[in-house]
Amino acid sequence: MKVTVVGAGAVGASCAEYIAIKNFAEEIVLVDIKEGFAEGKAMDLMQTASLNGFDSNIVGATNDYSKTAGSDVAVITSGIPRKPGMTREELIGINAGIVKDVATKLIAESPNVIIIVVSNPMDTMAYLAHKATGLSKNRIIGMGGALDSARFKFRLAEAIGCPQSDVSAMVIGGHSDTGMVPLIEKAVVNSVPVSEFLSEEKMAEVVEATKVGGATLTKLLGTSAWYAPGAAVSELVKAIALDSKKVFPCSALLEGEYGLSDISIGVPCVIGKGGIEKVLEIELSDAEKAKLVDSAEGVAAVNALL
Ligand SMILES: NC(=O)C1=CN([C@@H]2O[C@H](COP(=O)(O)OP(=O)(O)OC[C@H]3O[C@@H](n4cnc5c(N)ncnc54)[C@H](O)[C@@H]3O)[C@@H](O)[C@H]2O)C=CC1
Ligand SMILES: O=C([O-])CC(=O)C(=O)O
Repeated sequence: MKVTVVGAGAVGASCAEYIAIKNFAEEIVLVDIKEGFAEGKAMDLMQTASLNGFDSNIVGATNDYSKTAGSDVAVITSGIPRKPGMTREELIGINAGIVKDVATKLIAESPNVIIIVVSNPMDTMAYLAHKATGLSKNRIIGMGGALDSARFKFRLAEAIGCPQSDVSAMVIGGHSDTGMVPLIEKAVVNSVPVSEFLSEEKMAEVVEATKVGGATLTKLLGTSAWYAPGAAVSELVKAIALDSKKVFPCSALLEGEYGLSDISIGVPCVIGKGGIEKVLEIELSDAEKAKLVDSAEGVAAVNALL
Protein backbone atom coordinates (compact mmCIF):
# COMPACT_ATOMS: atom_id res chain seq x y z
CA MET A 1 0.00 0.00 0.00
CA LYS A 2 1.15 3.55 -0.82
CA VAL A 3 -0.05 6.31 1.48
CA THR A 4 0.36 10.04 0.95
CA VAL A 5 0.08 12.47 3.83
CA VAL A 6 -0.27 16.11 2.81
CA GLY A 7 0.89 18.53 5.49
CA ALA A 8 4.05 17.44 7.31
CA GLY A 9 3.21 19.46 10.41
CA ALA A 10 2.23 18.14 13.81
CA VAL A 11 -0.68 15.93 12.74
CA GLY A 12 0.77 14.86 9.37
CA ALA A 13 4.08 13.76 10.91
CA SER A 14 2.24 11.92 13.69
CA CYS A 15 0.09 10.10 11.08
CA ALA A 16 3.19 9.11 9.14
CA GLU A 17 4.93 7.92 12.29
CA TYR A 18 2.05 5.72 13.48
CA ILE A 19 1.45 4.32 9.99
CA ALA A 20 5.15 3.44 9.76
CA ILE A 21 5.29 1.87 13.23
CA LYS A 22 2.23 -0.29 12.44
CA ASN A 23 4.24 -1.54 9.46
CA PHE A 24 1.48 -2.24 6.91
CA ALA A 25 2.42 0.34 4.23
CA GLU A 26 5.22 -0.13 1.70
CA GLU A 27 5.58 3.60 1.04
CA ILE A 28 4.58 6.77 2.84
CA VAL A 29 4.94 10.10 1.02
CA LEU A 30 4.89 13.30 3.05
CA VAL A 31 4.11 16.51 1.15
CA ASP A 32 4.31 20.10 2.42
CA ILE A 33 4.58 23.53 0.86
CA LYS A 34 7.36 24.61 3.21
CA GLU A 35 10.62 24.08 1.33
CA GLY A 36 12.52 21.02 2.61
CA PHE A 37 10.17 20.50 5.57
CA ALA A 38 8.58 17.24 4.40
CA GLU A 39 11.96 15.92 3.26
CA GLY A 40 13.38 16.67 6.71
CA LYS A 41 10.49 15.00 8.55
CA ALA A 42 10.73 11.97 6.25
CA MET A 43 14.48 11.62 6.82
CA ASP A 44 14.08 12.00 10.59
CA LEU A 45 11.34 9.34 10.62
CA MET A 46 13.40 7.00 8.40
CA GLN A 47 16.17 7.19 10.98
CA THR A 48 13.74 5.59 13.48
CA ALA A 49 13.15 2.52 11.26
CA SER A 50 15.88 0.33 12.78
CA LEU A 51 14.92 1.53 16.27
CA ASN A 52 11.18 1.02 15.88
CA GLY A 53 11.40 -2.03 13.64
CA PHE A 54 9.48 -1.01 10.55
CA ASP A 55 10.14 -1.50 6.84
CA SER A 56 7.96 1.25 5.32
CA ASN A 57 9.88 3.64 3.08
CA ILE A 58 9.10 7.28 3.93
CA VAL A 59 9.86 10.01 1.41
CA GLY A 60 9.28 13.75 1.55
CA ALA A 61 8.38 16.20 -1.22
CA THR A 62 8.01 19.96 -1.38
CA ASN A 63 4.77 20.50 -3.30
CA ASP A 64 5.74 17.83 -5.85
CA TYR A 65 2.64 15.71 -6.41
CA SER A 66 4.35 13.49 -8.99
CA LYS A 67 5.87 11.70 -5.98
CA THR A 68 2.36 10.86 -4.77
CA ALA A 69 1.35 9.10 -8.02
CA GLY A 70 -0.45 5.80 -7.54
CA SER A 71 -1.35 6.37 -3.89
CA ASP A 72 -4.01 4.05 -2.49
CA VAL A 73 -4.85 6.40 0.37
CA ALA A 74 -4.14 10.11 0.86
CA VAL A 75 -4.55 11.98 4.13
CA ILE A 76 -5.12 15.75 4.01
CA THR A 77 -3.77 17.49 7.11
CA SER A 78 -2.58 20.66 5.35
CA GLY A 79 -3.85 23.95 6.68
CA ILE A 80 -3.75 25.95 9.87
CA PRO A 81 -4.61 24.68 13.35
CA ARG A 82 -6.56 26.72 15.89
CA LYS A 83 -5.05 28.64 18.78
CA PRO A 84 -6.49 28.78 22.31
CA GLY A 85 -9.86 30.55 22.38
CA MET A 86 -10.64 29.85 18.71
CA THR A 87 -13.22 27.44 17.30
CA ARG A 88 -12.42 25.00 14.50
CA GLU A 89 -14.99 26.79 12.33
CA GLU A 90 -12.87 29.97 12.34
CA LEU A 91 -10.26 28.13 10.22
CA ILE A 92 -12.55 27.82 7.20
CA GLY A 93 -11.32 30.99 5.44
CA ILE A 94 -7.76 29.71 5.00
CA ASN A 95 -8.25 25.95 5.05
CA ALA A 96 -11.02 25.70 2.43
CA GLY A 97 -8.74 26.99 -0.36
CA ILE A 98 -5.93 24.68 0.72
CA VAL A 99 -8.12 21.54 0.95
CA LYS A 100 -9.75 22.18 -2.43
CA ASP A 101 -6.38 22.72 -4.13
CA VAL A 102 -4.73 19.70 -2.48
CA ALA A 103 -7.66 17.32 -3.16
CA THR A 104 -7.64 18.26 -6.85
CA LYS A 105 -3.87 17.72 -7.14
CA LEU A 106 -4.08 14.35 -5.39
CA ILE A 107 -6.77 13.02 -7.73
CA ALA A 108 -4.79 14.10 -10.79
CA GLU A 109 -1.90 11.80 -9.75
CA SER A 110 -3.90 8.99 -8.11
CA PRO A 111 -7.29 8.54 -9.81
CA ASN A 112 -8.23 5.60 -7.53
CA VAL A 113 -7.19 7.17 -4.26
CA ILE A 114 -9.28 7.12 -1.07
CA ILE A 115 -9.01 10.48 0.68
CA ILE A 116 -9.06 10.95 4.44
CA VAL A 117 -9.79 14.58 5.37
CA VAL A 118 -8.39 15.84 8.67
CA SER A 119 -8.05 19.63 8.21
CA ASN A 120 -10.63 21.66 10.12
CA PRO A 121 -13.45 22.46 10.17
CA MET A 122 -13.33 18.79 9.18
CA ASP A 123 -16.97 17.97 8.30
CA THR A 124 -17.14 21.00 6.03
CA MET A 125 -13.73 20.22 4.52
CA ALA A 126 -14.88 16.64 3.78
CA TYR A 127 -18.03 18.03 2.14
CA LEU A 128 -15.88 20.46 0.14
CA ALA A 129 -13.59 17.63 -0.97
CA HIS A 130 -16.68 15.85 -2.37
CA LYS A 131 -17.79 18.98 -4.21
CA ALA A 132 -14.30 19.72 -5.54
CA THR A 133 -13.47 16.22 -6.78
CA GLY A 134 -16.82 14.56 -7.47
CA LEU A 135 -15.44 11.33 -6.02
CA SER A 136 -17.94 8.66 -5.03
CA LYS A 137 -19.05 8.92 -1.41
CA ASN A 138 -17.18 5.84 -0.24
CA ARG A 139 -13.84 7.42 -1.23
CA ILE A 140 -13.89 10.51 1.01
CA ILE A 141 -13.64 9.85 4.73
CA GLY A 142 -13.69 12.66 7.26
CA MET A 143 -11.66 11.79 10.37
CA GLY A 144 -13.14 13.12 13.61
CA GLY A 145 -15.33 10.50 15.23
CA ALA A 146 -12.51 7.96 15.61
CA LEU A 147 -10.57 10.53 17.62
CA ASP A 148 -13.57 11.83 19.56
CA SER A 149 -14.55 8.26 20.47
CA ALA A 150 -11.01 7.57 21.75
CA ARG A 151 -11.28 10.68 23.93
CA PHE A 152 -14.72 9.56 25.12
CA LYS A 153 -13.27 6.17 26.11
CA PHE A 154 -10.41 7.91 27.91
CA ARG A 155 -12.85 10.08 29.91
CA LEU A 156 -15.15 7.14 30.69
CA ALA A 157 -12.27 4.92 31.86
CA GLU A 158 -10.92 7.77 33.98
CA ALA A 159 -14.31 8.38 35.63
CA ILE A 160 -15.07 4.68 36.17
CA GLY A 161 -11.54 3.61 37.12
CA CYS A 162 -11.41 0.81 34.54
CA PRO A 163 -8.99 0.04 31.69
CA GLN A 164 -9.73 1.89 28.42
CA SER A 165 -9.53 -1.47 26.65
CA ASP A 166 -12.71 -2.56 28.49
CA VAL A 167 -14.70 0.45 27.24
CA SER A 168 -16.75 0.45 24.05
CA ALA A 169 -18.23 3.85 23.20
CA MET A 170 -18.85 6.06 20.21
CA VAL A 171 -19.22 9.75 19.34
CA ILE A 172 -21.30 10.69 16.30
CA GLY A 173 -22.29 14.08 14.87
CA GLY A 174 -20.16 17.02 13.84
CA HIS A 175 -16.51 17.32 14.91
CA SER A 176 -17.04 20.56 16.82
CA ASP A 177 -17.06 21.74 20.43
CA THR A 178 -20.86 21.92 20.51
CA GLY A 179 -21.87 19.44 17.78
CA MET A 180 -20.40 16.17 19.03
CA VAL A 181 -22.91 13.58 20.19
CA PRO A 182 -21.24 11.15 22.63
CA LEU A 183 -23.62 8.17 22.79
CA ILE A 184 -23.52 7.74 26.56
CA GLU A 185 -26.67 5.56 26.66
CA LYS A 186 -24.90 3.02 24.43
CA ALA A 187 -21.48 3.13 26.16
CA VAL A 188 -20.49 -0.09 27.93
CA VAL A 189 -17.71 -1.58 30.06
CA ASN A 190 -17.43 -5.13 28.75
CA SER A 191 -21.19 -5.19 27.98
CA VAL A 192 -22.23 -3.48 31.25
CA PRO A 193 -23.88 -0.07 30.68
CA VAL A 194 -21.79 2.80 32.06
CA SER A 195 -24.86 3.96 34.02
CA GLU A 196 -24.11 1.02 36.36
CA PHE A 197 -20.90 2.81 37.35
CA LEU A 198 -21.61 6.53 37.00
CA SER A 199 -24.25 8.93 38.33
CA GLU A 200 -26.28 11.06 35.88
CA GLU A 201 -24.18 14.04 36.96
CA LYS A 202 -20.86 12.24 36.34
CA MET A 203 -22.06 11.01 32.94
CA ALA A 204 -22.96 14.60 31.99
CA GLU A 205 -19.46 15.70 33.03
CA VAL A 206 -17.85 12.97 30.90
CA VAL A 207 -19.95 13.98 27.88
CA GLU A 208 -19.00 17.65 28.29
CA ALA A 209 -15.28 16.86 28.75
CA THR A 210 -15.40 14.74 25.58
CA LYS A 211 -17.03 17.46 23.49
CA VAL A 212 -14.41 20.06 24.45
CA GLY A 213 -11.55 17.52 24.26
CA GLY A 214 -9.82 19.33 21.40
CA ALA A 215 -10.27 22.76 22.98
CA THR A 216 -8.89 21.54 26.32
CA LEU A 217 -5.72 20.28 24.62
CA THR A 218 -5.41 23.45 22.53
CA LYS A 219 -5.45 25.51 25.73
CA LEU A 220 -2.75 23.33 27.29
CA LEU A 221 -0.54 23.07 24.19
CA GLY A 222 -1.01 26.52 22.60
CA THR A 223 -1.96 24.70 19.36
CA SER A 224 -4.17 21.69 18.71
CA ALA A 225 -3.32 18.06 19.47
CA TRP A 226 -1.46 15.62 17.24
CA TYR A 227 -0.72 12.25 18.90
CA ALA A 228 -4.31 10.96 19.20
CA PRO A 229 -5.30 12.53 15.84
CA GLY A 230 -2.35 10.80 14.15
CA ALA A 231 -3.15 7.48 15.85
CA ALA A 232 -6.82 7.75 14.84
CA VAL A 233 -5.90 8.35 11.20
CA SER A 234 -3.45 5.46 11.23
CA GLU A 235 -6.22 3.11 12.40
CA LEU A 236 -8.47 4.19 9.50
CA VAL A 237 -5.63 3.71 7.01
CA LYS A 238 -4.89 0.30 8.53
CA ALA A 239 -8.55 -0.76 8.24
CA ILE A 240 -8.39 0.12 4.52
CA ALA A 241 -5.00 -1.60 4.02
CA LEU A 242 -6.08 -4.80 5.77
CA ASP A 243 -9.67 -4.63 4.47
CA SER A 244 -10.68 -5.27 8.04
CA LYS A 245 -14.32 -4.01 7.91
CA LYS A 246 -13.88 -2.34 11.30
CA VAL A 247 -16.54 0.13 12.46
CA PHE A 248 -15.50 3.73 13.08
CA PRO A 249 -17.64 6.84 13.26
CA CYS A 250 -16.50 8.88 10.23
CA SER A 251 -17.75 11.97 8.49
CA ALA A 252 -19.59 10.46 5.52
CA LEU A 253 -21.65 12.11 2.80
CA LEU A 254 -25.23 11.24 3.65
CA GLU A 255 -28.00 10.69 1.13
CA GLY A 256 -31.02 10.18 3.35
CA GLU A 257 -29.44 8.14 6.15
CA TYR A 258 -30.64 9.39 9.53
CA GLY A 259 -33.01 11.66 7.59
CA LEU A 260 -30.03 13.80 6.48
CA SER A 261 -28.88 14.68 2.97
CA ASP A 262 -26.22 16.75 1.22
CA ILE A 263 -24.05 16.89 4.32
CA SER A 264 -20.90 15.13 5.60
CA ILE A 265 -21.21 14.32 9.29
CA GLY A 266 -20.05 11.69 11.76
CA VAL A 267 -21.96 8.39 11.62
CA PRO A 268 -20.85 4.78 12.18
CA CYS A 269 -19.20 3.37 9.05
CA VAL A 270 -17.72 0.04 8.00
CA ILE A 271 -14.18 0.71 6.76
CA GLY A 272 -12.45 -1.65 4.35
CA LYS A 273 -10.52 -1.61 1.09
CA GLY A 274 -13.33 0.35 -0.59
CA GLY A 275 -13.14 3.12 2.03
CA ILE A 276 -16.56 3.73 3.56
CA GLU A 277 -18.12 0.42 2.55
CA LYS A 278 -21.34 0.98 4.49
CA VAL A 279 -23.00 3.66 6.57
CA LEU A 280 -24.64 1.92 9.51
CA GLU A 281 -28.05 3.29 10.48
CA ILE A 282 -28.19 2.38 14.14
CA GLU A 283 -31.25 2.81 16.35
CA LEU A 284 -31.03 6.16 18.17
CA SER A 285 -33.15 7.27 21.12
CA ASP A 286 -35.30 10.38 20.58
CA ALA A 287 -32.79 12.44 22.59
CA GLU A 288 -29.86 11.15 20.50
CA LYS A 289 -31.77 11.81 17.27
CA ALA A 290 -32.56 15.37 18.34
CA LYS A 291 -28.89 16.01 19.15
CA LEU A 292 -27.79 14.64 15.76
CA VAL A 293 -30.29 16.88 13.96
CA ASP A 294 -29.04 19.92 15.94
CA SER A 295 -25.47 18.99 15.13
CA ALA A 296 -26.30 18.67 11.42
CA GLU A 297 -27.85 22.15 11.46
CA GLY A 298 -24.56 23.48 12.87
CA VAL A 299 -22.49 21.74 10.18
CA ALA A 300 -24.86 22.91 7.41
CA ALA A 301 -24.50 26.50 8.62
CA VAL A 302 -20.70 26.21 8.26
CA ASN A 303 -21.07 24.55 4.82
CA ALA A 304 -23.11 27.59 3.76
CA LEU A 305 -19.99 29.73 4.29
CA LEU A 306 -18.11 27.89 1.50
N1 LIG B 1 -10.04 16.20 12.24
C1 LIG B 1 -9.37 16.12 13.39
O1 LIG B 1 -9.72 15.32 14.26
C2 LIG B 1 -8.19 17.00 13.63
C3 LIG B 1 -7.91 18.02 12.77
N2 LIG B 1 -6.81 18.81 12.95
C4 LIG B 1 -6.56 19.83 11.93
O2 LIG B 1 -5.46 19.39 11.14
C5 LIG B 1 -4.83 20.53 10.54
C6 LIG B 1 -3.33 20.44 10.74
O3 LIG B 1 -2.98 20.63 12.09
P1 LIG B 1 -1.43 20.64 12.54
O4 LIG B 1 -0.72 19.52 11.88
O5 LIG B 1 -1.43 20.73 14.00
O6 LIG B 1 -0.92 22.00 11.90
P2 LIG B 1 0.59 22.37 11.51
O7 LIG B 1 0.64 23.85 11.32
O8 LIG B 1 1.54 21.74 12.46
O9 LIG B 1 0.80 21.65 10.10
C7 LIG B 1 0.11 22.01 8.95
C8 LIG B 1 1.07 21.87 7.79
O10 LIG B 1 0.35 22.12 6.58
C9 LIG B 1 1.26 22.72 5.67
N3 LIG B 1 0.55 23.33 4.57
C10 LIG B 1 -0.16 24.48 4.54
N4 LIG B 1 -0.67 24.69 3.32
C11 LIG B 1 -0.30 23.64 2.55
C12 LIG B 1 -0.53 23.26 1.19
N5 LIG B 1 -1.25 24.02 0.37
N6 LIG B 1 0.02 22.11 0.75
C13 LIG B 1 0.76 21.34 1.57
N7 LIG B 1 1.00 21.65 2.86
C14 LIG B 1 0.49 22.77 3.34
C15 LIG B 1 2.01 23.70 6.54
O11 LIG B 1 3.23 24.13 5.94
C16 LIG B 1 2.22 22.89 7.82
O12 LIG B 1 3.45 22.22 7.83
C17 LIG B 1 -5.50 21.75 11.18
O13 LIG B 1 -6.47 22.27 10.33
C18 LIG B 1 -6.13 21.17 12.44
O14 LIG B 1 -7.22 21.95 12.89
C19 LIG B 1 -5.96 18.62 14.00
C20 LIG B 1 -6.21 17.61 14.91
C21 LIG B 1 -7.35 16.74 14.80
O1 LIG C 1 -9.19 20.84 18.46
C1 LIG C 1 -8.73 21.09 17.33
O2 LIG C 1 -8.77 22.20 16.78
C2 LIG C 1 -8.08 19.98 16.57
C3 LIG C 1 -9.02 18.87 16.52
O3 LIG C 1 -9.90 18.81 15.71
C4 LIG C 1 -9.00 17.94 17.67
O4 LIG C 1 -7.96 17.77 18.33
O5 LIG C 1 -10.05 17.36 17.93
